[in-house]
Amino acid sequence: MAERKPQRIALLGRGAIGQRVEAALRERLAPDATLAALVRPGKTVPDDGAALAVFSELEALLAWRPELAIECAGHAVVAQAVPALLRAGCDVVIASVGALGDAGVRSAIEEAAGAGQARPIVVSGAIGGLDALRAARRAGLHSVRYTGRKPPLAWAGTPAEARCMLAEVRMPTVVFEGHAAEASRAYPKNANVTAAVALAGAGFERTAVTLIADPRVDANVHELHAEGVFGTLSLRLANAPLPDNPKTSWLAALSIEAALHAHFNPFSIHPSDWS
Ligand SMILES: NC(=O)C1=CN([C@@H]2O[C@H](COP(=O)(O)OP(=O)(O)OC[C@H]3O[C@@H](n4cnc5c(N)ncnc54)[C@H](OP(=O)(O)O)[C@@H]3O)[C@@H](O)[C@H]2O)C=CC1
Ligand SMILES: O=C([O-])CC(=O)C(=O)O
Repeated sequence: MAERKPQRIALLGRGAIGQRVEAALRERLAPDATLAALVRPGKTVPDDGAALAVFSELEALLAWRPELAIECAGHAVVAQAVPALLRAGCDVVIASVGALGDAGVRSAIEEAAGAGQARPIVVSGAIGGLDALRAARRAGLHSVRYTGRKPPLAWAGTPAEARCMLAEVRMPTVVFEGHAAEASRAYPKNANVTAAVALAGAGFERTAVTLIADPRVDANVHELHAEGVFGTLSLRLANAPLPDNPKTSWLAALSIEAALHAHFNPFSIHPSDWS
């Protein structure tokens, strides 16, 4: 089966994840594509010698006619830019999955995807096991519980700061207890995985979430436990953080790469995938 490589690819956000994905596109995934980035108005992008069309207005990006966009900017960009891109026929990879905790955003994306005949591609991000959860839910899930642990300073700039002095945390400290709808809203840069679990499994209100500032871990630890008619599932990931952003797991960037590879090569099995 032939590869389906788009020629114009836009990055929505060029932070820790965006820069990794950009490098992967240039080096491996789509070296012949022309790339663009949507940045905040007024933001200057250093000229690092790489050919990159830079837009600060969505309308200008739409006029560039991207065929594929990769969102790695945050919840506001999912709400504001993704529906317009889909409506224009552009497939969009979504990393900030927590934005889909808002039913209004979900239905705007669904409606725009139908109107533009384009695909929203929701990545698994920093979590795994979603294929099993998706299958298991068909026979009924009794409970789904997610527990996330990160080193205390990875919770900086979040409501966790109101629960404890992060720099002085010496014992594992619960900073959030609730369900995935609340978690993904309150922790938009740390709890996108709860939305991915909710979408694959029991839904936002029936996915129990505990978030912990844990000085005993030096990784972003994600634990998932589900029980249902199918049996039980237990999964634990200890993810290395991205050097440029300790809140974000390396695996989140890699999951975008994997989603892009699958998008470009829907049915092929490359020997290079086996190693
Ligand atoms: N699904 C998952 O498992 C995970 C998902 N994520 C999601 O991915 C997002 C990106 O993560 P990461 O790269 O580590 O974060 P960074 O903070 O390193 O990068 C985010 C980038 O997006 C840019 N940005 C923010 N708002 C806008 C906007 N309105 N228009 C254009 N650009 C914008 C920022 O620009 P500026 O620097 O100017 O603010 C920054 O360059 C996170 O916010 C989170 O929502 C992250 C980790 C895991
Ligand atoms: O990258 C991670 O470990 C998880 C994360 O930040 C998120 O889900 O938003």
